[in-house]
Amino acid sequence: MATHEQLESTSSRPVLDPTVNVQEKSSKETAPSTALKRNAEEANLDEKTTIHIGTRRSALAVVQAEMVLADLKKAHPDLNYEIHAMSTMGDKNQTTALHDFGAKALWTHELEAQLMDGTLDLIVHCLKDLPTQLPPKCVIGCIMEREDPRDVVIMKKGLEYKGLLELPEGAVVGTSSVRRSAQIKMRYPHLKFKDVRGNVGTRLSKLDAEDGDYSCLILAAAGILRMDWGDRITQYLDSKTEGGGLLHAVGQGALAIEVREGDEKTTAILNKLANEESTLAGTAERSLMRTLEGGCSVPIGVETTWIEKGKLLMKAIVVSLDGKEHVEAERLGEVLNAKDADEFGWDLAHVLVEKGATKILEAINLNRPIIKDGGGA
Ligand SMILES: NCc1[nH]cc(CCC(=O)O)c1CC(=O)O
Repeated sequence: MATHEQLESTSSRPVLDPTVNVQEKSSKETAPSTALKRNAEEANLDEKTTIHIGTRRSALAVVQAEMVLADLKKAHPDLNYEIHAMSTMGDKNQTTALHDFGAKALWTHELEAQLMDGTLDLIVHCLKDLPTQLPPKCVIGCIMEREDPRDVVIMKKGLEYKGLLELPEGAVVGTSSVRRSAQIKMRYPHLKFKDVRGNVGTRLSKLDAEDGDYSCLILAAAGILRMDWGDRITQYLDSKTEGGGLLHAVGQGALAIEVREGDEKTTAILNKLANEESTLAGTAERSLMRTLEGGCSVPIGVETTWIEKGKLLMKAIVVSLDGKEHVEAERLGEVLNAKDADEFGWDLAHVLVEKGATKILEAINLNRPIIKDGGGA
């Protein structure tokens, strides 16, 4: 559980030091009560209700929380909002390779503890970073409209190349995602891969460093676009781009908001932010991943396209870490509600299993003695 010193408020209106804020609230209580109850009591006060928005502290995470705040303000101008940006264990541990790191919950559990004790009302996440199984009493309150879900190439400043096809033998691609490296190895066995850690800004400075090792980075378009760095994108990597052929991570590009199970007040407030197509596609992708028991650091790629309203096309791939083996499948079908989406993902996962996905996934998990799942990448 985090200390209050780890909380930082970046609200757009003047806010008290959150430490003081929290203590003030507690001192108002007459009888000992849980923070959850305190929250419910506050909702009935005359003064404006404040919605406490939790986020990790990276620049991208804070930008995302600010986007959510702006949307909430539009939907409910009568409420107050505060952003609490918090360092998480995942942010602090920059040295352990992501796939050795273990449960993705590491990225979020301090925030979830604060959600549980009522300090926070909601947490803004990238859907991609959310484990398929959330901790008890935590649920996804809404999935928002998806930003571009594709992966992209960002070439080092000063290099004349734009895409992977042009890179010479031995050029170093910076990525910490085995999903990305394994899929690129399939097509480009002559390229080299090197881990690159830190938030998106740090990664870009490592790329551009004069004495740096990397020729390019592979990142999600969504993060780059939200940071307003879209002019750095030199190639989009989706199944349709020539020389691309990379399927993105489950949930990539969509923001998800985590709330307490049964918190009807916050869930209702989030209603207007939900996007149906993103929700159904995200649900189908997560169902596929859950069925295959893959984490974010297992090389499972997906691509979902709405062919027409209610008709979803989903491609999926499972690749061995060295890129030498893979199974691919796709499915086209009607997805009108969450149940359809769940079944759709489950069905496609089973097609992959029939084609041999289990063998690839087991080999990966056997080589990873610590924990199967991985951190965000
Ligand atoms: N933890 C890394 C992470 N989590 C989500 C995104 C991209 C933004 C998104 O998918 O919404 C990124 C950065 C990246 O992969 O380039």
